[in-house]
Amino acid sequence: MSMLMERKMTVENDKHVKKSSNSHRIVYDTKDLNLWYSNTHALKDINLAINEKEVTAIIGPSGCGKSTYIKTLNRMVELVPGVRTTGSITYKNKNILDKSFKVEDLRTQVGMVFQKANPFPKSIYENIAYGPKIHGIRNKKVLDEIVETSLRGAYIWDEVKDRLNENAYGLSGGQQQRLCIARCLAIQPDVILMDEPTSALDPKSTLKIEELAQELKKDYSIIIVTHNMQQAARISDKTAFFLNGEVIEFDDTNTIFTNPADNRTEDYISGRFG
Ligand SMILES: Nc1ncnc2c1ncn2[C@@H]1O[C@H](COP(=O)(O)OP(=O)(O)OP(=O)(O)O)[C@@H](O)[C@H]1O
Repeated sequence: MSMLMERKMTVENDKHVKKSSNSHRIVYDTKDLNLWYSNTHALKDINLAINEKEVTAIIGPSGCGKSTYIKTLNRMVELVPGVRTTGSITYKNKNILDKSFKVEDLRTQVGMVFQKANPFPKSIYENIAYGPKIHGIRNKKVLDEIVETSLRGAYIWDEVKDRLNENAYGLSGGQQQRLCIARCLAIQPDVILMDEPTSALDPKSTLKIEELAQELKKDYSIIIVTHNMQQAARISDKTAFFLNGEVIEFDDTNTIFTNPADNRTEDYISGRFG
C-alpha cells in the first residue's frame, strides 16, 4: 500500500476511543491481518479502520478475498477446516481473533445477510422472533413488538403485516432478503455484514435494499461486499479495493471512483479487468 494511503488511514488515538479524521468512531480496526486456507494465502497484511454508522463497500475481482474478509469480521471463516490467521481485528477494544474472545458475543452484535436470502422454513413471524427467543425473550407482547419494529425497520412491514403466519418461502426473493435483514435487526446488532446481498435480485428489489442500507446506516455500521461498482458508488461512504488478497486502496468512495491513487484501482473501476 502507498504511503499516501497509509497516511489517509492513520487514526487519532485517545485513551479508549479511536476516531478517524472525520470524527466517526471506528467499529472494526484490522491490523496486519493475514489468513491462510491451508496453503492458500487468502488475505495479506490487511490494515483497515472501518467507521461506525457508515456504509463501507468492499470491491474487487473474483477470488480477491472479499468474502473471506467479511467472514473474518464475524469469525464465520473459522468454520472452514485448516484456516489460520495472524494479526488482529479490534472490535469494542477487544481482539476478536484472540483465542480467549467469546465468539457468542459477536453473534448478538453482528448480523449477516448473504448473497442468497436464507429465511428459515417457518412463518414470517417466527423468522423474526427466533433470535430474540433464543436470547430468552418469551413475552408474547414483547415479541410482537420486536417483530413489528424489525419488519418496519427493513421496510417490509406493509407488505407482510397481514400474512405474518404464512411461510416465509412464499415471499418473493427481494422480500425474503428484506425479511433476512429484519431478522438481523431483531437481535439489535451494532453491525450488519452484507455479502453481495443483491446479486440474486431484480433491479427494483436491488434499489429497495440499497435505499434500506442508506436508512440503516443512521443506526448501524454496514459493511457490504459487492461486485456491482455502481452500487458501491451509490450507497457507500468508504470503499476498499481488494486485489489478490491485499487492500490496494481504501478511501472515501467519491475519491476511489473519481480520483483513485493507485493505477490498479483505476483499471478495475474503469472495467479494464475483473
Ligand atoms: N473454503 C475455502 N477453502 C479453500 N480456499 C478458499 C476457501 N474459500 C475461499 N478460498 C480461496 O481464498 C481466496 C479468496 O476467496 P474469496 O471467496 O474470499 O474471494 P471473493 O473476492 O469473495 O471472490 P468472489 O467475488 O468470487 O466471491 C480464493 O483464492 C479462494 O479460492
